[in-house]
Amino acid sequence: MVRMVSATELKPTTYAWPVETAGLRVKAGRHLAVNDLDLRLGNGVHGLLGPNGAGKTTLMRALSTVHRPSGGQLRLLGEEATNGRVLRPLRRRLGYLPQHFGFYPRFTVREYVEYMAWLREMPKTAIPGAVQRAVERVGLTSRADSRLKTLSGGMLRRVGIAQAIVNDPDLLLLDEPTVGLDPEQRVEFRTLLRELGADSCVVVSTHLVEDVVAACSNVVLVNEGRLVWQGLPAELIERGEHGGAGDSPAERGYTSFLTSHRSAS
Ligand SMILES: Nc1ncnc2c1ncn2[C@@H]1O[C@H](COP(=O)(O)OP(=O)(O)OP(=O)(O)O)[C@@H](O)[C@H]1O
Repeated sequence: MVRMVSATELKPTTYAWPVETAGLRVKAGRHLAVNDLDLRLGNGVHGLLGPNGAGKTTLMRALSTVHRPSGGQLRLLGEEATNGRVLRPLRRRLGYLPQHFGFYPRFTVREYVEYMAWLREMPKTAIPGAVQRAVERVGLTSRADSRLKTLSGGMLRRVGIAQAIVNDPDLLLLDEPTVGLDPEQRVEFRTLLRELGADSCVVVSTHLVEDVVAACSNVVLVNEGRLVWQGLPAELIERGEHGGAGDSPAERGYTSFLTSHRSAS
């Protein structure tokens, strides 16, 4: 069988890593929430794990260019993201689902996703088709003309995912995307993640170690703003077979890496 090649795969890239940070520092208020972080992420789905307050949301905000780093290097899609002149074209190639996203409750699903496509400066003629596809991909076709104020929390989260993917971003950042999704939707979402990661760089911040194992090609574990460990889900599971607290090998691997990191620092 001949495999279909996407436009993204044919597009020449001049960078090795869609996300590259060196000594990155990002403040949240006065607190240095990301502290001297060195990270390289290629295409694929990266699960960003860490305890409460580890700096995941702050890092996602910096990667989305919403929050300016206070030091270090941040290269996104081959561009120096601290350079204000590249931000506008760079943002057209990003998709971002914030932990809490604001919306106008009287918008319908379609109107909201269209509005976000317009903000990302998508060509006008491409918007209706792209919106339809994004809404279909998150399983909301039958609610496309419902007002946002009438949707459940899980449905709203799916609207958030639809707006993040509407422009087929080269770098997609999803902060806690599975919060509120029912088990069936979570399984479907994992399939969508794997599809999206085939030809783009997807970073998913989550507390659900099982989601990471099921849908991610790479795990990034952070604590107190620093990188604790980066590797394959299979390596996390392997680590959990030798100790750590938790209900599954992956959870035990997670706690084992964190415990070792804390005792070493
Ligand atoms: N506006 C702020 N002012 C001061 N400190 C802040 C602010 N926002 C976040 N912090 C602190 O920065 C650290 C990192 O917060 P962040 O929200 O990035 O963590 P997180 O890993 O996303 O946590 P969670 O898993 O609970 O969402 C925490 O210690 C938090 O208390």
